[in-house]
Amino acid sequence: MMIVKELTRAAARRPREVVAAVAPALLVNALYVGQAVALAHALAAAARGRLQEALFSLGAVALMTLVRVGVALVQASAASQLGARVRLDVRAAGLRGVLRPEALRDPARRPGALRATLSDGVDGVDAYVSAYYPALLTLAIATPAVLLGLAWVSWPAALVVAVGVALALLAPKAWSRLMARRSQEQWESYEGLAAELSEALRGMQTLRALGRVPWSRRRIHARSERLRQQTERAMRASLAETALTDLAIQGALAAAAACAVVEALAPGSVASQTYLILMLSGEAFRPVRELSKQWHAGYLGLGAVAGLRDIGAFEAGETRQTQGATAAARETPVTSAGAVAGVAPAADPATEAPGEGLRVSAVRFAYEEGRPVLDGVNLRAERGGLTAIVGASGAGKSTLFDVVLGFVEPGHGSVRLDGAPLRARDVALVSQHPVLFEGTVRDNLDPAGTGHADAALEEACRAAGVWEDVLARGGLEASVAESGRDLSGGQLQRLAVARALLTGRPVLLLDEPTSALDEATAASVLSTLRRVAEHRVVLVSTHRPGELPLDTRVLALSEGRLAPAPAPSEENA
Ligand SMILES: Nc1ncnc2c1ncn2[C@@H]1O[C@H](COP(=O)(O)OP(=O)(O)OP(=O)(O)O)[C@@H](O)[C@H]1O
Repeated sequence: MMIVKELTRAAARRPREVVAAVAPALLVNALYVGQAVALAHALAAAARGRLQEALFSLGAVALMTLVRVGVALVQASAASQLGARVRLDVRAAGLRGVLRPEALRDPARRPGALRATLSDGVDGVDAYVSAYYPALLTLAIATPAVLLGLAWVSWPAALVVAVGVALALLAPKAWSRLMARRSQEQWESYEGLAAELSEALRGMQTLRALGRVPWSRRRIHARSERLRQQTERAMRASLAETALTDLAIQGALAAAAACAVVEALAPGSVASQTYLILMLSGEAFRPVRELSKQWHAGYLGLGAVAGLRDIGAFEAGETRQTQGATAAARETPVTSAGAVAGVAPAADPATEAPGEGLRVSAVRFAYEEGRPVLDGVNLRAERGGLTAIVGASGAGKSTLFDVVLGFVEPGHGSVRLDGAPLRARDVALVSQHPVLFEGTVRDNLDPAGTGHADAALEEACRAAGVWEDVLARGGLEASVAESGRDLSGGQLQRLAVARALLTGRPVLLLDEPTSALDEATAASVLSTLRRVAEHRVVLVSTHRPGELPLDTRVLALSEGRLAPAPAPSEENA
């Protein structure tokens, strides 16, 4: 018997489904016991030459078999419902955990491995939840009940069977750690292979161009081989558990049979009693055997539990109120009638309210202790003009944006908008590597499905200088491939600008918004942003300050601090 706490708790959060899966399993066991009793009766009656009584008992056995088949079907369906519900819960919690900004930024998390954990890993725990856990509860009720019945017939037999049950359940604990380690190693190999495959597929073009395809193939092959070895080792550990359980069961059954023989040899013994001892001893072990069988079937899937725990997949639904909830709130879109604010100013009062603008005060942040990327950053960005941040590559511009977005928590300092703490839903972002999703242009402009009018979508696209490209592709319903792979870098960037404009949020962050644009398109997009900045705080990070509008406030980020930089005009001079 092995108890995986996280999965037991996850299943216990679905009490109705658990009861629906366990109740018929108990009935199935009761029917088996009923059959055993009827069969013992039939045998005893046959031994005494009472044919009619024997036939009647055999009829009862046949009837109970039929009913049992029906109940077992109901049980299987209820158990799979339980498994499906728990898998949904675990996957939803896992996704919440993975989609936290700080988790997304964690370079140690390989997307392929995360994908494996969230898909195959979650599916792998199904056998434990839908089969092992109900079998464990069934055993906890059915076996003591059968033992009581057996004790009523023969207490010595009940005693040896009870000892056998205890041994069969507890003996595997002797190497539970080894089994847990083996299955985790097996799972890590699987995750590693999944990550390697996903990276190789994404980087196939690069690998080909560099002539590294055979190298990649060798790495994948080595990973596959390692997975095969780990799987064999894990299965050997699990089979040893099954063997030990079987040994305890067989030993106890032999001892119970000896009790039955002693009972049969005793003067004045009753045949049915002897048969009952034999039959009930077997029935007491039925749930134990079932448990062992289910363990073996689901064992490999349990290796994913550690990975799932790491990403927070076992956290109860609504308790994740901290970072995750904040992040969710930050992603709540604020849309309004005049969606393309600045082009057509948004109706959201927060968007238009004159105020202090965005204030970043004394912000410090370090990815590694003792090596601050931001070391006391102060920034004031107001409506009425663009604010730009320049700085060498690696100076920390994207990190500062991440702080404003709430993607990373600064160790010190604050970020406020018009005097109040900045909320995630106040900020829209055009990142350095904008992500488009598989779907249509419309889906990508309005991913939250807020139902912007076509005119608003067109206006945003025109403002971002991408409307002609949208028309050339076939309009708003034209398809877009996953990650926008069928778009040019510039089209992707401009669609992302249009999408950000449509959110109507009072703060707009643009990380290198013109890096993929030609000079004329860059000038047009920047002039749109300048207009948008009349009504919103627009903060732009750029390596090309020379192309910014002349009245842009330019700040330079260097050694973790911001300082006024020469105005674009001076720099150009
Ligand atoms: N997730 C991370 N973990 C650890 N270090 C990181 C992480 N992300 C960025 N860094 C480091 O922090 C520093 C600042 O990076 P950042 O991306 O903010 O620079 P940047 O100014 O935006 O650069 P660029 O102009 O090249 O985009 C760099 O030294 C980078 O290596």
